[in-house]
Amino acid sequence: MTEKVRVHEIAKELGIASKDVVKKASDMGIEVKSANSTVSMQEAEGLMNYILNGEVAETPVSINAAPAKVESDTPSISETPVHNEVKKETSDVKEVVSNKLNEEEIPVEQASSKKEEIKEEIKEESKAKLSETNNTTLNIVEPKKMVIKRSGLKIVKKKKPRVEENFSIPEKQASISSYGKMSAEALEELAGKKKSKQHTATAKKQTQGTKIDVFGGSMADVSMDMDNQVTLLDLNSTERREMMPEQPRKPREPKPIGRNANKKAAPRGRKVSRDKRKTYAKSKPEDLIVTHVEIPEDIRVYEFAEKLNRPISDIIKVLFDLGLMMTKNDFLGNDEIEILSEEFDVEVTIVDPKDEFTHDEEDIEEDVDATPRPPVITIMGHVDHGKTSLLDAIREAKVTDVEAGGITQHIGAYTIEQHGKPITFIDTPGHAAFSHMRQRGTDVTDIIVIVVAADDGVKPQTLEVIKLAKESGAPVIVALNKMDKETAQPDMVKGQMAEHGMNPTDWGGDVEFIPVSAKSGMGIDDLLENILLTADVLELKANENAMARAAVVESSLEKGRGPVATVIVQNGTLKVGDYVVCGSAYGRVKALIDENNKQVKTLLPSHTAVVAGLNEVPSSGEIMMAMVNEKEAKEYALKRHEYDRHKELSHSTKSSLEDMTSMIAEGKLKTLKVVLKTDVHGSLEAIKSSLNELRNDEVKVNVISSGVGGITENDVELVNNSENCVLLGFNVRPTGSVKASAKQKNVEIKTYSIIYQLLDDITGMLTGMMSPKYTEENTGQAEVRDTFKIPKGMVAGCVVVDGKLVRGGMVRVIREGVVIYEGKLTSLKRFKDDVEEIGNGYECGVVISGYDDIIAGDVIETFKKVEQKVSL
Ligand SMILES: Nc1nc2c(ncn2[C@@H]2O[C@H](COP(=O)(O)OP(=O)(O)OP(=O)(O)O)[C@@H](O)[C@H]2O)c(=O)[nH]1
Repeated sequence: MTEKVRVHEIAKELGIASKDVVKKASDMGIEVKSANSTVSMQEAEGLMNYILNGEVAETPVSINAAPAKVESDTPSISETPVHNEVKKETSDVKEVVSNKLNEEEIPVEQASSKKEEIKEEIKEESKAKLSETNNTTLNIVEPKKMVIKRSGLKIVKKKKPRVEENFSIPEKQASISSYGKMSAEALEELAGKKKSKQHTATAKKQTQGTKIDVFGGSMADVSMDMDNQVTLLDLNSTERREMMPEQPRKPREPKPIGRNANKKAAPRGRKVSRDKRKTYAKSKPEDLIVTHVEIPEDIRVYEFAEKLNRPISDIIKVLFDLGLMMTKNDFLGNDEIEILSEEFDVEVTIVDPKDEFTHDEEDIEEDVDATPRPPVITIMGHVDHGKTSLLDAIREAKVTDVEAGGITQHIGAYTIEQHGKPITFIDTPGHAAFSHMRQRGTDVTDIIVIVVAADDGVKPQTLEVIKLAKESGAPVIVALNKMDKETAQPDMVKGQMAEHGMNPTDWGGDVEFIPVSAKSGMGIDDLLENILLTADVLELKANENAMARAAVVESSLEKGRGPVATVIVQNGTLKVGDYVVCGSAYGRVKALIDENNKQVKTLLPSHTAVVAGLNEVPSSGEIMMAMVNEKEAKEYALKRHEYDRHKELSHSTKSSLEDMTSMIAEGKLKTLKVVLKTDVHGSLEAIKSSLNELRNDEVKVNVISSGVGGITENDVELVNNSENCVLLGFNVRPTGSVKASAKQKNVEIKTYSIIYQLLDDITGMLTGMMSPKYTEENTGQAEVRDTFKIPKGMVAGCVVVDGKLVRGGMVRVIREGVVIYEGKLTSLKRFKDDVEEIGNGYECGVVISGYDDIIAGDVIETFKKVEQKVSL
């Protein structure tokens, strides 16, 4: 046993002065000098017994004597287990004493009397054991005896170094721990049990540390709050109390161990609590893991972050990684939302706020009150193939004559009757600028009539129309126009159409081809009959008694009438006096003016009229809805307005890296600013989109302001204040003060009534803004044979080998195929005469302005720069 105990430790344990222990020790023959002297564990035990019993105990003596005796008697077996056994047995005696004392929790003061009683008991036992041991010394030790469950007397001593280590262990543990020196199995077993009860982190600490919290709460009693204690425990012989699950305890005051112990412990406690507060505040939102969100289509980054319960920076970072530079106020597009939902593992449902203010299209099929309605026909086709003429022929009215330039400028709608059956026609213009309007036309169209001039055949716009028709899914009838012409080739047209999926019925296909002549009126009836037949098959229906729903095909601001819209009723009956909403416009129907300029009181399904009474000009293609009252109409319009504004903002604030790069590039573009005013909405959109298409890498048009209505002083002012700006009016003209103001400010107003002319003029303006382009024209080459130095420079004596050398142009010197100089030709001489040019095979002298580094073997080339006509 290597463990030593200091005298003052024993003194403290027994509650007596150290010098008394020293004295008792010397009485016992143990050599100790001072309180700091050490004694062996066995000596300590003997000493304690001696002090407690007031007499020299037999045990220490016997401890010393017995082995000596055994050793002296039987030296040969001194190293046998028997010897150890004897020691163990004697130790056990002590252990029992100690345990009994501990179990009964005898106060130190009472210990002495109690111990005496126990001692008597034990003495007997120990004597018996000793004699038994002695008897067995010479005999073979029985195996059974060897398996002694009691491991012997253990002194559990709190060691100083261990105390130090314990500073790192939380107070809670420190307070309930006992220091112990145990057998390896005991440690393992107890640690194992403890592990199952405690958190992994705690268990880890225990296995690492020397202080083992093996007894949990039950051993708290054993733990003594005094330093340097000697506690005698028998870990095996006594029945251990079943370990109870550790109860969380209130942390005790730090043990007063060392001067700095408290200093260390105090701040630690505060820190923990503050950390806890922090963690709580942080972890609270994290607890709410969002797995599903409902968001509007237009949502800003910060709103999305809020919905997801995540920091805005997380969202921005993900977007940034994707190359999207977005701020918290930017709107997220559908793609971005999809990516983010995947990134954050959130199911996103986009709720369209528009649903709030748009009615679902009624299912007419299921409406029992629905009755047949007339078909709505759109006539489409390539420019000049005769759409307007055909419609005129149908209506028996000549519209073409009154139109400026003979081109239909905007959508019109008319209803005619064929044998008492109404048919509504939408006349869409053939110009490419109106393609998107045609698209709208198909939205309300039941049947599409494609006009193809039989003498011209399928043209690019015809193909475009075929595509649109296919997309719309509406049945198609082909009108083979201009059949009166001798050059008409209907079969050629049929073949071309068939190539594009429009198979004629007489060729076994499903598309009716009707030969017509808008000029002679031939085939018109046939066409109308076919339209009615097709309509019959479609079984078109509408409920006349429902709330009206109409499609806007055209809109404008009219003098005296205000905003007006040409509509085709899709369902219900539109009446004068109805409250209506049309996009963000609303109002009460003041008047309904039909195609014959007559006021009507009601408008039945599939019929068309101009509606007056709206507060603003609605966009064409918008749906007009009748509402119960003005309040409702206004509310709807306001919501829609808000929605539109939101959408507008969303487009203007969104920017990606790509956008930014293109914006920088755009900044370098020369821009022609345009202020545009038109009579009707359709023309405005068409001209705007056409103008936007007028651009190349160098120049472009920027419509800085546009609107429906007359030219105002504001428009003039705007143009006056902008550089490179032009004021364009389409079917509108400046009058009175506006004209005067423009003249005064020197603002030129260009007005047009034909879209081609407007676009041609703007193209011309843009071309004027473009930098001139030059092409190079090589005239010829000459080889340098010799050089002569003159005061003006160097003369190169050459022979023209290709084409001719020309004076007044540019010249370049080529050495071994590489251009080494480019400049002006100063003089070109044939012998002594200045010449304008030298032909192939002739010798000449060349002087290049400011350059004399010419050597024999160089090639001199003359060329001209020719300015090219630039076009857009
Ligand atoms: N010979 C002959 N000429 C026709 C016929 N139909 C139209 N035209 C002529 O073709 C030209 C163009 O006719 P429009 O009706 O203006 O053609 P459009 O397709 O409406 O033209 P945009 O409005 O510019 O798209 C006019 O000069 C018509 O007189 C026809 O059946 N026979």
